[in-house]
Amino acid sequence: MLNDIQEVLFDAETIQNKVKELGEQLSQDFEGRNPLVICVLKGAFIFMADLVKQLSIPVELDFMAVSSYGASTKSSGVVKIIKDLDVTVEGREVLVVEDIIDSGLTLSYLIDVLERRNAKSVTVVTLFDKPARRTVELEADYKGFSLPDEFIVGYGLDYAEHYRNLPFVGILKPEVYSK
Ligand SMILES: O=P(O)(O)OC[C@H]1O[C@H](OP(=O)(O)OP(=O)(O)O)[C@H](O)[C@@H]1O
Ligand code: HPA
Ligand SMILES: [Mg+2]
Repeated sequence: MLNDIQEVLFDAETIQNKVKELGEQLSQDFEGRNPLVICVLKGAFIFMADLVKQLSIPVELDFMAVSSYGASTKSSGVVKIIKDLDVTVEGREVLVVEDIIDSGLTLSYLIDVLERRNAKSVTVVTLFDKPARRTVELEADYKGFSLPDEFIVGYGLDYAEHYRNLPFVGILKPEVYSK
Protein backbone atom coordinates (compact mmCIF):
# COMPACT_ATOMS: atom_id res chain seq x y z
CA MET A 1 0.00 0.00 0.00
CA LEU A 2 2.78 2.47 0.91
CA ASN A 3 4.48 1.65 -2.40
CA ASP A 4 1.56 3.26 -4.20
CA ILE A 5 2.27 6.70 -2.69
CA GLN A 6 4.38 9.07 -4.77
CA GLU A 7 4.82 11.76 -2.12
CA VAL A 8 3.53 12.49 1.38
CA LEU A 9 1.95 15.97 1.37
CA PHE A 10 0.74 16.24 4.98
CA ASP A 11 1.94 14.00 7.80
CA ALA A 12 -0.26 12.99 10.73
CA GLU A 13 1.05 15.69 13.06
CA THR A 14 0.58 18.50 10.52
CA ILE A 15 -3.01 17.34 9.98
CA GLN A 16 -3.74 17.16 13.73
CA ASN A 17 -2.41 20.69 14.29
CA LYS A 18 -4.63 22.06 11.54
CA VAL A 19 -7.69 20.18 12.83
CA LYS A 20 -7.10 21.63 16.30
CA GLU A 21 -6.87 25.14 14.85
CA LEU A 22 -10.12 24.68 12.90
CA GLY A 23 -11.84 23.23 15.99
CA GLU A 24 -10.85 26.21 18.13
CA GLN A 25 -12.07 28.70 15.53
CA LEU A 26 -15.38 26.87 15.03
CA SER A 27 -15.92 26.64 18.81
CA GLN A 28 -15.67 30.42 19.01
CA ASP A 29 -17.84 31.10 15.99
CA PHE A 30 -20.59 28.60 16.93
CA GLU A 31 -20.77 29.46 20.62
CA GLY A 32 -24.44 29.44 21.71
CA ARG A 33 -25.72 28.20 18.30
CA ASN A 34 -26.10 24.44 19.03
CA PRO A 35 -25.08 23.43 15.49
CA LEU A 36 -26.04 20.22 13.77
CA VAL A 37 -22.70 18.88 12.51
CA ILE A 38 -23.11 16.76 9.38
CA CYS A 39 -20.39 14.36 8.25
CA VAL A 40 -20.31 13.69 4.50
CA LEU A 41 -19.51 9.99 4.34
CA LYS A 42 -17.42 8.18 3.61
CA GLY A 43 -14.44 10.45 2.99
CA ALA A 44 -14.97 12.82 5.93
CA PHE A 45 -15.27 10.15 8.65
CA ILE A 46 -11.77 10.56 10.08
CA PHE A 47 -11.75 14.37 9.85
CA MET A 48 -15.18 14.48 11.52
CA ALA A 49 -14.04 12.23 14.38
CA ASP A 50 -10.91 14.31 15.01
CA LEU A 51 -12.64 17.67 14.54
CA VAL A 52 -15.53 17.11 16.97
CA LYS A 53 -13.01 16.18 19.69
CA GLN A 54 -11.62 19.71 19.30
CA LEU A 55 -15.02 21.40 19.71
CA SER A 56 -15.64 22.83 23.17
CA ILE A 57 -19.33 23.68 22.54
CA PRO A 58 -22.48 21.52 22.59
CA VAL A 59 -23.18 20.01 19.15
CA GLU A 60 -25.42 17.35 17.64
CA LEU A 61 -24.04 14.99 15.00
CA ASP A 62 -25.55 13.31 11.98
CA PHE A 63 -24.23 11.50 8.93
CA MET A 64 -25.05 11.53 5.25
CA ALA A 65 -23.44 9.36 2.58
CA VAL A 66 -23.04 10.67 -0.95
CA SER A 67 -20.92 9.42 -3.78
CA SER A 68 -19.92 10.57 -7.24
CA TYR A 69 -16.42 9.21 -7.84
CA GLY A 70 -16.78 5.41 -7.62
CA ALA A 71 -13.55 3.73 -8.80
CA SER A 72 -12.35 6.79 -10.72
CA THR A 73 -10.19 9.86 -10.14
CA LYS A 74 -12.77 12.08 -11.89
CA SER A 75 -16.26 12.95 -10.73
CA SER A 76 -19.03 11.13 -12.59
CA GLY A 77 -20.95 14.40 -12.35
CA VAL A 78 -23.88 12.60 -10.75
CA VAL A 79 -24.11 12.97 -6.98
CA LYS A 80 -26.11 10.19 -5.33
CA ILE A 81 -27.46 10.22 -1.76
CA ILE A 82 -26.69 6.76 -0.44
CA LYS A 83 -27.70 7.42 3.15
CA ASP A 84 -29.83 10.37 4.21
CA LEU A 85 -29.84 12.23 7.55
CA ASP A 86 -31.79 10.81 10.49
CA VAL A 87 -32.92 14.23 11.75
CA THR A 88 -34.61 17.23 10.18
CA VAL A 89 -32.51 20.30 9.42
CA GLU A 90 -35.44 22.73 9.40
CA GLY A 91 -34.50 25.83 11.41
CA ARG A 92 -31.09 24.38 12.35
CA GLU A 93 -27.65 25.94 12.07
CA VAL A 94 -25.87 23.28 10.02
CA LEU A 95 -22.12 22.73 9.81
CA VAL A 96 -21.19 20.46 6.90
CA VAL A 97 -17.90 18.60 7.39
CA GLU A 98 -16.16 17.60 4.14
CA ASP A 99 -12.78 16.01 3.53
CA ILE A 100 -12.18 17.65 0.13
CA ILE A 101 -13.70 20.05 -2.37
CA ASP A 102 -12.61 19.20 -5.90
CA SER A 103 -15.06 19.95 -8.74
CA GLY A 104 -17.46 21.36 -6.11
CA LEU A 105 -20.35 19.26 -7.43
CA THR A 106 -20.90 17.24 -4.23
CA LEU A 107 -21.13 20.26 -1.99
CA SER A 108 -23.17 22.44 -4.30
CA TYR A 109 -25.67 19.58 -4.51
CA LEU A 110 -25.69 19.10 -0.72
CA ILE A 111 -26.00 22.80 0.09
CA ASP A 112 -28.95 22.99 -2.27
CA VAL A 113 -30.62 20.01 -0.55
CA LEU A 114 -30.08 21.50 2.92
CA GLU A 115 -31.35 24.94 1.89
CA ARG A 116 -34.44 23.45 0.27
CA ARG A 117 -35.08 21.66 3.58
CA ASN A 118 -35.05 25.11 5.26
CA ALA A 119 -31.89 24.92 7.34
CA LYS A 120 -31.45 28.24 9.17
CA SER A 121 -27.83 28.46 8.00
CA VAL A 122 -25.40 26.21 6.12
CA THR A 123 -21.68 26.54 6.85
CA VAL A 124 -18.99 24.39 5.24
CA VAL A 125 -15.69 23.26 6.70
CA THR A 126 -13.35 21.26 4.47
CA LEU A 127 -9.93 19.94 5.33
CA PHE A 128 -8.67 20.00 1.74
CA ASP A 129 -9.42 22.20 -1.24
CA LYS A 130 -8.39 21.86 -4.89
CA PRO A 131 -9.47 25.26 -6.24
CA ALA A 132 -7.99 24.66 -9.71
CA ARG A 133 -10.51 21.88 -10.42
CA ARG A 134 -13.82 23.65 -9.79
CA THR A 135 -16.57 23.22 -12.37
CA VAL A 136 -19.07 25.11 -10.18
CA GLU A 137 -18.36 28.26 -8.19
CA LEU A 138 -18.04 27.35 -4.54
CA GLU A 139 -15.93 28.47 -1.57
CA ALA A 140 -15.75 26.76 1.82
CA ASP A 141 -16.33 28.97 4.87
CA TYR A 142 -13.43 27.23 6.66
CA LYS A 143 -10.63 25.27 5.05
CA GLY A 144 -7.50 23.47 6.13
CA PHE A 145 -5.12 23.09 3.20
CA SER A 146 -5.10 24.02 -0.49
CA LEU A 147 -3.85 21.33 -2.83
CA PRO A 148 -2.23 21.11 -6.24
CA ASP A 149 -4.19 19.35 -8.99
CA GLU A 150 -3.17 15.80 -7.99
CA PHE A 151 -5.27 12.87 -6.84
CA ILE A 152 -4.64 12.36 -3.13
CA VAL A 153 -5.43 9.53 -0.72
CA GLY A 154 -5.30 8.88 3.01
CA TYR A 155 -6.95 10.27 6.17
CA GLY A 156 -10.36 9.14 4.90
CA LEU A 157 -9.77 9.79 1.20
CA ASP A 158 -9.86 6.78 -1.11
CA TYR A 159 -9.09 5.53 -4.52
CA ALA A 160 -11.53 2.68 -5.34
CA GLU A 161 -12.20 2.35 -1.57
CA HIS A 162 -8.54 1.79 -0.68
CA TYR A 163 -6.06 3.90 1.33
CA ARG A 164 -8.69 5.56 3.60
CA ASN A 165 -6.87 4.21 6.67
CA LEU A 166 -3.53 5.91 5.98
CA PRO A 167 -2.82 8.36 8.85
CA PHE A 168 -1.22 10.85 6.42
CA VAL A 169 -2.24 12.31 3.04
CA GLY A 170 -0.20 11.63 -0.07
CA ILE A 171 -0.28 11.81 -3.84
CA LEU A 172 -1.23 8.51 -5.44
CA LYS A 173 1.18 7.32 -8.13
CA PRO A 174 -0.60 7.82 -11.48
CA GLU A 175 0.37 4.29 -12.58
CA VAL A 176 -1.95 2.95 -9.84
CA TYR A 177 -5.06 4.43 -11.46
CA SER A 178 -3.92 4.32 -15.09
CA LYS A 179 -3.27 0.56 -14.92
O1 LIG B 1 -15.94 18.39 -5.19
P1 LIG B 1 -16.18 17.02 -5.78
O2 LIG B 1 -15.58 16.87 -7.15
O3 LIG B 1 -17.63 16.64 -5.76
O4 LIG B 1 -15.37 15.98 -4.89
C1 LIG B 1 -15.42 15.91 -3.50
C2 LIG B 1 -16.20 14.72 -2.99
O5 LIG B 1 -15.69 13.52 -3.60
C3 LIG B 1 -15.33 12.57 -2.62
O6 LIG B 1 -16.40 11.72 -2.32
P2 LIG B 1 -16.73 10.39 -3.17
O7 LIG B 1 -17.82 10.68 -4.15
O8 LIG B 1 -15.47 9.79 -3.67
O9 LIG B 1 -17.36 9.45 -2.02
P3 LIG B 1 -16.58 8.90 -0.73
O10 LIG B 1 -16.51 10.05 0.24
O11 LIG B 1 -17.46 7.80 -0.23
O12 LIG B 1 -15.21 8.42 -1.17
C4 LIG B 1 -14.99 13.44 -1.41
O13 LIG B 1 -15.11 12.72 -0.21
C5 LIG B 1 -15.98 14.57 -1.50
O14 LIG B 1 -17.21 14.26 -0.88
O1 HPA C 1 -8.07 13.88 -4.74
C1 HPA C 1 -9.00 13.16 -4.33
N1 HPA C 1 -8.77 12.00 -3.65
C2 HPA C 1 -9.76 11.18 -3.21
N2 HPA C 1 -11.05 11.44 -3.40
C3 HPA C 1 -11.36 12.57 -4.06
N3 HPA C 1 -12.57 13.07 -4.37
C4 HPA C 1 -12.38 14.21 -5.01
N4 HPA C 1 -11.05 14.48 -5.13
C5 HPA C 1 -10.39 13.47 -4.53
MG1 LIG D 1 -14.19 8.60 -2.86
